[in-house]
Amino acid sequence: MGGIEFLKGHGTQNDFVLLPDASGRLDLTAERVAALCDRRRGLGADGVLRVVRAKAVGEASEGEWFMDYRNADGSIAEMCGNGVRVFARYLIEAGLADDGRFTIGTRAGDRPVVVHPDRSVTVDMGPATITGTSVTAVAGSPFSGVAVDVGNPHLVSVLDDDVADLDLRDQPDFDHDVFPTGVNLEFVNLLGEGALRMRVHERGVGETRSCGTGTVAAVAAALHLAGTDTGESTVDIPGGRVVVTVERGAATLTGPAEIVARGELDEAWWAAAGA
Ligand SMILES: N[C@@H](CCC[C@H](N)C(=O)O)C(=O)O
Repeated sequence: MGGIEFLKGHGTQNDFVLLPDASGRLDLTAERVAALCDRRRGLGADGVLRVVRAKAVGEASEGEWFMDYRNADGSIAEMCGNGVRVFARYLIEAGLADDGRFTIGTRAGDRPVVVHPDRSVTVDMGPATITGTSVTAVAGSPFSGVAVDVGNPHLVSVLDDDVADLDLRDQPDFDHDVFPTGVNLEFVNLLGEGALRMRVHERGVGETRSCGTGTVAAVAAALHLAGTDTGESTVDIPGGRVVVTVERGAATLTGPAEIVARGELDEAWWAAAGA
């Protein structure tokens, strides 16, 4: 095999290695994903976005391209809101999308996107569904939360104390009976009407500087706690700001998406990383 092309990109500092693989030939093992995402022995990233034709991997999508998303630990997840924006930015820059409106297939279903002239991207995120309540504990301190399904699982806890003071270096506890496949944990401060601050501990990654599906979950949970299911909010995360709209059965996410670099993986490194 010749050199393997890669790109590096981020959306509000949630960063990804992109692997263009139109015909689905790459042997993308969990070991290779973890090696790529390692910030010392690899390129470093929160996740990998394999850019593959939907037909090549047998995915039913109205769009031509499928986002094969993997977490930094090599696990597979259904959706990544920041990843979809970066994926869309790549398709435009690579000349693989005709105009600024197209659909990207994901494991959580099709996600229509609009790429704006100011380089931000809006994603139709599908429904954000409140599924119940549960608890988490950070360094022994318990917090109750609202469980939200955005294609992937989330638990959103609204705190009175500043989320900046949380120690999210270790995996917070959660109820494995409620979340048998793990959960993304969001911690939120309400800043006033239509404005949230959030930190997140992502399933399969650890603390990240942003999580797009998490921001949608956070806004849906905050609206639910306020007794409504419709509204718009900014969400400030450590990596920047996004805007989320939620209404019954539909949500959108708007934020920046950047491609930072492109290059070729060393073949010997790739071979060894898969061993
Ligand atoms: N960072 C992503 C979410 C990635 C998947 C998540 N870690 C999971 O396992 O569900 C986002 O921007 O939504």
